[in-house]
Amino acid sequence: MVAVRMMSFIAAQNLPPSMAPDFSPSSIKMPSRNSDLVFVVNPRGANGKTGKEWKKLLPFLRSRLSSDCNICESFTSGPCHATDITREAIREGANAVIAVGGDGTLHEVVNGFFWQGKPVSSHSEKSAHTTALGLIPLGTGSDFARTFGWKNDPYEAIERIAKGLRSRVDVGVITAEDKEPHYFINVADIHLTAKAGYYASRYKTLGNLCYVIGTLQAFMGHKNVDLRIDDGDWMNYDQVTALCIGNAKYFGGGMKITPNAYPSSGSLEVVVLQDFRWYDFLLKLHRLYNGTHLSVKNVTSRSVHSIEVEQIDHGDNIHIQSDGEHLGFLPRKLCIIPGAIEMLA
Ligand SMILES: Nc1ncnc2c1ncn2[C@@H]1O[C@H](COP(=O)(O)OP(=O)(O)OP(=O)(O)O)[C@@H](O)[C@H]1O
Repeated sequence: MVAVRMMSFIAAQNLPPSMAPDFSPSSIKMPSRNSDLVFVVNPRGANGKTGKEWKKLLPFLRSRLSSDCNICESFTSGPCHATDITREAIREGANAVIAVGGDGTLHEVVNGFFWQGKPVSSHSEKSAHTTALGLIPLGTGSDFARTFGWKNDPYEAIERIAKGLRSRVDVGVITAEDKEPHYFINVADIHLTAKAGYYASRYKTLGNLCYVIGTLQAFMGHKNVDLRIDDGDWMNYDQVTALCIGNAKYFGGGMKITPNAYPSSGSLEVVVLQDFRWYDFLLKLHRLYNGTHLSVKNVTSRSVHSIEVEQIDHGDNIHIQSDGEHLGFLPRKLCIIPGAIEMLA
């Protein structure tokens, strides 16, 4: 943890614009008051656009928020750094940790709210508040924000933060034997779409088109598989193309994959796509985007509190991803934790 302490925070308050940070992680000051807002910025988000937008935004953010709060900005140096920064900020008693970037950054920040299967809390026993989660959506897909109707508009996001209204949101947890629990706030998915997310990350320069191209690439050499799924009773599902478990509605740059999910509903929506080929995906793409695919043949949906998934045929490894982060292979159990986090919403 000492290493994290050393490199996590840059306190932006009182710095003249000429001393604006250069995105290299360094340490000036740790958050120290209940009113600290810690902005976790991924400078590489949206192919580097997040870093540029953030620089432009900072003077407005300071003028809008710094009379009431201490603004701390912290730049991520690579994958998973946002999780470490968040844990440290919560332990130091920050009022809110705000993810600045896309769904990958948000996902890492959400995982920082937990440690070894439990919520992280402040070191100070006197601390009367819980740390809230905030979001300035500035990624490629920024899919979680779409569920709330939020756009990639950072000024709108700053107004939400300035209002300081908190609502409880649910978080999904993924467990597997001998593995640390892993959390998701948006959508976890299995098999084809999990591979698609991996390929899409190679084409982020193309914006949201990366997800369509990633999906078509994932279909190359893809085999649908038989799965055993327990969402109350164990049942066999033949020829599963993808299994998507939504706490929120969108993934893949605006595909409304789990249209009935909502992050404060207390449940997850499970959508199973069976026996899809690449041409089905293209022909039904418009229905995936507008969320009307649930009435398509071979698509089923249900609301669950937990679900367990096992592979029947062990020929192929079946990939699973959590908000776009690859998590290895099945079997896995996914559950909802109702109201796990307070969000500035
Ligand atoms: N300094 C960094 N250099 C390279 N990669 C980073 C850095 N900091 C974070 N990352 C990684 O970048 C990944 C993608 O970032 P992010 O989600 O913010 O943007 P995006 O992929 O463009 O947006 P979206 O996920 O909404 O499509 C994160 O999962 C994170 O692991």
